[in-house]
Amino acid sequence: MAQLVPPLSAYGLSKDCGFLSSLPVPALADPYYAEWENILARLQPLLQSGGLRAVIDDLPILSTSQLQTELQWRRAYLLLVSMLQGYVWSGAEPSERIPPPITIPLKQVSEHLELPPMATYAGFCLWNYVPHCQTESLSDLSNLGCAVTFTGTVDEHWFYKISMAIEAYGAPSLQSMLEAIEAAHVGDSQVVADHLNQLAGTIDGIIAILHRIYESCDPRVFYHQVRPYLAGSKGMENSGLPNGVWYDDGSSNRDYRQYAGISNAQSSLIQFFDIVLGIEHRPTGVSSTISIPEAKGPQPPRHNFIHEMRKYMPGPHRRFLEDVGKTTNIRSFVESRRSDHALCKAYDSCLEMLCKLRDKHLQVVSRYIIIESRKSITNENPVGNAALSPALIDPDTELSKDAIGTGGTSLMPFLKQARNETTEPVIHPGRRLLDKSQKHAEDSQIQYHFGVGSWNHHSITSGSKDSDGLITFTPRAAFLFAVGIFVAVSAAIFSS
Ligand code: HEM
Repeated sequence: MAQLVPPLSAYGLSKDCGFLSSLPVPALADPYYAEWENILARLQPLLQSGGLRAVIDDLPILSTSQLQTELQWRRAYLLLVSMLQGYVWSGAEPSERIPPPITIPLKQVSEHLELPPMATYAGFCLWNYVPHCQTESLSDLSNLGCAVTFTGTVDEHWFYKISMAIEAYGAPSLQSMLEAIEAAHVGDSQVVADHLNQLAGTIDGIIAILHRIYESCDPRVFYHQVRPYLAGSKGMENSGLPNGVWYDDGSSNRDYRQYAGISNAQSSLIQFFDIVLGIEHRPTGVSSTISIPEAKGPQPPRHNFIHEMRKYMPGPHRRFLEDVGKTTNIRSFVESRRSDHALCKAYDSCLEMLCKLRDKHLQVVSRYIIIESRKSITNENPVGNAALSPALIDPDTELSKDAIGTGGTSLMPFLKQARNETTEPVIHPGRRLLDKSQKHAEDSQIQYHFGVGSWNHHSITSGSKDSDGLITFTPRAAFLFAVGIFVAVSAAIFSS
């Protein structure tokens, strides 16, 4: 039987590494590129001393003609976008102009890789890993290092390493789910169920890796030191880039562009899970009950931020997702066999796990962004970096504006909607999945984070020390806690 989706290798993917580069990306050995490599080797001191812009301004405009292998193109991309981010965001004021020694070669490199001329998840996660031991697993965090970081902090290394390990851990699911599509095509329920059960287990493992973010990435370091360098040029009016950035190519033409910053939403792996399972994401605020009238001719696209992020994936990865989207039949296959208990349970388990992953991610965002941004607004953590004006809740324009205006309530609805959409296709609701009231209760918990630190009131009724080290209270627990305090204070007053 002919394969429905071309082999992984046709998209530059591999069974073991998935979307990660199948080989680590080494430094450019050609002495012609020594000046680029030298800057990268000194990136952190140059950023700290404020000397980076002057060094880049003095660079010659290098040609890309010496780049031969894909690994070399990737390294050149990582070098150039690291310089770009450092150039724009070092100093008290961002630079809206990016000089020709970056823009001219970057245009060619990004065209070759079919990426925007901007830093992306591909550069900093997929192509930035350095294994300590080539033969050990890349999903083992202790085996990973990063070629490039802006701050050199353990926290920044850990942040990228978590994503790298997730990509490696999820890699085998690509081939496995392509086989599931083939099996569904020939009506083999048992094989489809087996692959779905494997996928549910894989996503469970990914949740465990995501949870490890707290081990070595301090939210304050992430928010105040690392995140500014991940910023984009879109929606950055309040951070000093009203028009975006000007890609100065030496001509008289002022070429302003706006791009989103580096985001894990650019991970093809998580989008692959959505696509293969038939999960659909709508623009934020659009509910599943709003029906689009039967239109003659092509329907208007119903894209949202998640779809938008595909533009920030390398061309072959984007095409892989498109091709999987055209051929995946898993959802319809399961829907047509509602009485096949094992199959439906396996499918529903995948949705449940993906929903749990998004729940866990919501907690991470709450801890690393929402809480830290609130502290900044109340001046608990004064900020000195241009990219950290309070407008920068999120690299994406609309999210950032709304998020700051309402204390983070726009960013969270986007992520919560993505989470809720995950379980919409569930075959047997209520059998194993979280029901709506549970989700609502969990959402309330996310809002009841009381802060970071050494509290250890683990015994407080139904308040729990969250996995992220925060004390979380349900409204009921908060009420009981307040009553408890009142009683204790009253007793103390009366006894004295
Ligand atoms: C400190 C760690 C993290 C923070 C602060 C964070 C923050 C965010 C934010 C703010 C968004 C909204 C879109 C945007 O980027 O503007 C987002 C989206 C997203 N993030 Fe993360 N993220 C973190 C780690 C991760 C990791 C490790 C993964 C990999 C599983 C991940 C996967 C995603 C995905 C897939 C989306 C798109 C929304 C969705 O599909 O549900 N994030 N993240």
